[in-house]
Amino acid sequence: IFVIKLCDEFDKAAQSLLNKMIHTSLVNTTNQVEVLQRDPNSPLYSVKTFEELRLKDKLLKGVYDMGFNRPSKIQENALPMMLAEPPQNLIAQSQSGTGKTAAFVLAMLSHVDPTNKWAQCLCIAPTYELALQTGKVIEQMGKFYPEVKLAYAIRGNKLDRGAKLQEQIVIGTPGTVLDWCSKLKIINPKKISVFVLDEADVMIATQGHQDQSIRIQRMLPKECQMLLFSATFEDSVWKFAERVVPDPNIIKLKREEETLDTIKQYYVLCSDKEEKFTALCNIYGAITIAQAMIFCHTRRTAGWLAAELTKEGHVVALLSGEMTVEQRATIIERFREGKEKVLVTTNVCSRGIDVEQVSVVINFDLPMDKDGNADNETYLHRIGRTGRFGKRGLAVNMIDSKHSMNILNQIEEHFNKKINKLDTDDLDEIEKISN
Ligand SMILES: Nc1ncnc2c1ncn2[C@@H]1O[C@H](COP(=O)(O)OP(=O)(O)OP(=O)(O)O)[C@@H](O)[C@H]1O
Repeated sequence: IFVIKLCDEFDKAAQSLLNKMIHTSLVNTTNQVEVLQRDPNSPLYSVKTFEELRLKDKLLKGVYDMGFNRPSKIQENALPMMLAEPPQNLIAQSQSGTGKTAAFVLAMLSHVDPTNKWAQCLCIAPTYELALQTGKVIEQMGKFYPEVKLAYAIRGNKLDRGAKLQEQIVIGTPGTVLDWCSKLKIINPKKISVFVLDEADVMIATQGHQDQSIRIQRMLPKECQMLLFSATFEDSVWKFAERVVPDPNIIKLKREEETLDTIKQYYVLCSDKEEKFTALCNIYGAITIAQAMIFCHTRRTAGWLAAELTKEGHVVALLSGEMTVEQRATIIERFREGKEKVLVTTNVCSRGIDVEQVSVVINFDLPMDKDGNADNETYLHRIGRTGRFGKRGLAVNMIDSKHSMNILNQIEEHFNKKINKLDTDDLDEIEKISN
């Protein structure tokens, strides 16, 4: 169980970093934000432009220089709340790519008094890499405000005990930040006026981070503004949020629902992986496929399949488990740009990646959980479309055993949708499915 947990921890942080790297623009959503105000009688402010926020010119310049024209959905409400006087606490939840980081970075930069040479804003992130990534956004947005300095409280950045930090903003991981605040006394926590806890869901998935975060929070003055952000909101995240953010305002943006309504689903009967490969080639021979994503259960199958497809003359990208997050981000980026037409991947590598642009999804192996049952959620995420943006799509499931047929039946039952059989030896029949 411990090993599995470690994998999950790694996965969550890596996934989060990957999402940050591949989201170079805002994620589309038509859902409305939900706002729960601490004081329901106070007027609800929201802004449609950055000007309305009366930011310092240097900051507004930084915002526009990043190519932002107007606040994102979540920023419309979160920014006025975070910039209000007196400061208000906030818990905000929305999926990756909706503008949370940009929002709290702007809030931190606005709060700083650059004439004071001590730490005033403290932001903690779950991993070294995530801290660096957020640091980059701070540097970028503060580009025209050079008086404000940033320090990284991350491993490897060694400072002497008692050395006083001059930088006004500190971004770091919980362990190092805690050391700097308590043991080493490099930061005086009593002088912190904004505290940001980013990626709370990833944070609590890592052993020890939750306690460290709480210990840091307890050293801060009561009037310090506390802000917490998370992509998901299970009960455990919520409990944690309530412990570290007193009297919060709450902003939530629901994820766009995925449906199978616009997807044509088929299955193909085969006897082994070679036959599955032949079926795949037949499909490719019969219809024009702009871009396809192919899912395999193991790294080995994925590697084998990618090699076989390459032999057939396809330009294939392979996402594989031993790759670094940077390598994965590069591959996804290239695929999105259309440089490769086929992406072969295992589930682990591709969790959370949007495939909106892909018209064909092949389940070379069906998604299943650790007990060998159908993993419906993953199936939906591989194939499903968010109704209002998604184009029509085609999904083909490869069946090569009683077990995989069983999984297919479970999936049919779960979604209450029939998955039709496709004979891949019949060219005419394949052609029909593409119309
Ligand atoms: N108002 C805006 N207008 C245009 N682009 C924006 C705006 N706010 C943020 N972005 C861009 O959208 C992308 C996602 O934003 P951001 O990183 O802040 O989202 P996030 O919710 O924090 O997601 P993640 O946790 O994955 O970083 C970034 O590339 C960011 O530069």
